[in-house]
Amino acid sequence: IVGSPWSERVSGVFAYESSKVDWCEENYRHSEHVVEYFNTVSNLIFFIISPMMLYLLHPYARERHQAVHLVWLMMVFVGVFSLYFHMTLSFLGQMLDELSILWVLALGYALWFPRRRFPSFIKDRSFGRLVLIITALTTVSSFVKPTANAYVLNVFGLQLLYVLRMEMKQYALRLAKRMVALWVLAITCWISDRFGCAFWQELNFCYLHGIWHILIVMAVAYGTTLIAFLDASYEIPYSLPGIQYWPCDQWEVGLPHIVLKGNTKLRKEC
Ligand SMILES: CCCCCCCC/C=C\CCCCCCCC(=O)N[C@@H](CO)[C@H](O)/C=C/CCCCCCCCCCCCC
Ligand SMILES: [Ca+2]
Ligand SMILES: [Zn+2]
Repeated sequence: IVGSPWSERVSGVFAYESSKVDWCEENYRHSEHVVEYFNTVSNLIFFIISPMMLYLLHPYARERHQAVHLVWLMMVFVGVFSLYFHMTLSFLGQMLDELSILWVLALGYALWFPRRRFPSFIKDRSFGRLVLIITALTTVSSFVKPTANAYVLNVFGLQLLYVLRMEMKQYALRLAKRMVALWVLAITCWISDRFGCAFWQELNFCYLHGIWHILIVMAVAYGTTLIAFLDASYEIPYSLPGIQYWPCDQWEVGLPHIVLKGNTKLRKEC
């Protein structure tokens, strides 16, 4: 088998720069082992924000269901795969990075898509199954034209913002505005890096994709808190959910989280 076309193809997917995707940052500028240094290092944000969000969403997850924690646990894997992708620019790294994003989005839909918006023929359980089937089919088709995957994911992201828009409530406006602002900044960086590279190279500033990593993780932190808050307001209104910011509520930037001011399982047990 060693040396056969099959083994060559398998080792090919691990090979440095075997992906057809290459971001604007100059390759091997800072290290001979790391293809895109800043794009790789910027993924550390996943390992800072994910444990913080796991901690901050814990009161809501305990009251609603522990599966909520899977979202930020999976975000750690997205961070690992994204780091591996930018370090190697390998085809395997690209697919792991993109497919892990797809499965986090699917998990988010399965957990939080509002039940009252289900079409009448769909029950709770069959919605989860439908999301699973669509995600599995999308996973298989992602190998057909891998360069298109990132665009498809951004379309799914847009659809997610549309769902949030439909569910929006006046009293969550501050959080929603901040989330949209972060997403707009993030997607502007992603598009500029993709299509405006020559311009940024002129300016000797090729770090926009790394900045996208930081901004999109913050947008997801705001987005998950917002959807969890709207969900809590409908499903567990007795817990009187509210939004606060860590470390200080008055600060313009901070990590949002839900506080439950009313009756909760824990208090009922006492
Ligand atoms: C009602 C449903 C609620 C669902 C909540 C789901 C929460 C998770 C959402 C998204 C995870 C995004 C993680 C982004 C990781 C970025 C890694 C990366 O940079 N990959 C690139 C290659 O290096 C790749 O080109 C990027 C592709 C595009 C990814 C598009 C993701 C869409 C994110 C939309 C987020 C909107 C904010 C609202 C979140 C609730
Ligand atoms: Ca590059
Ligand atoms: Zn990336």
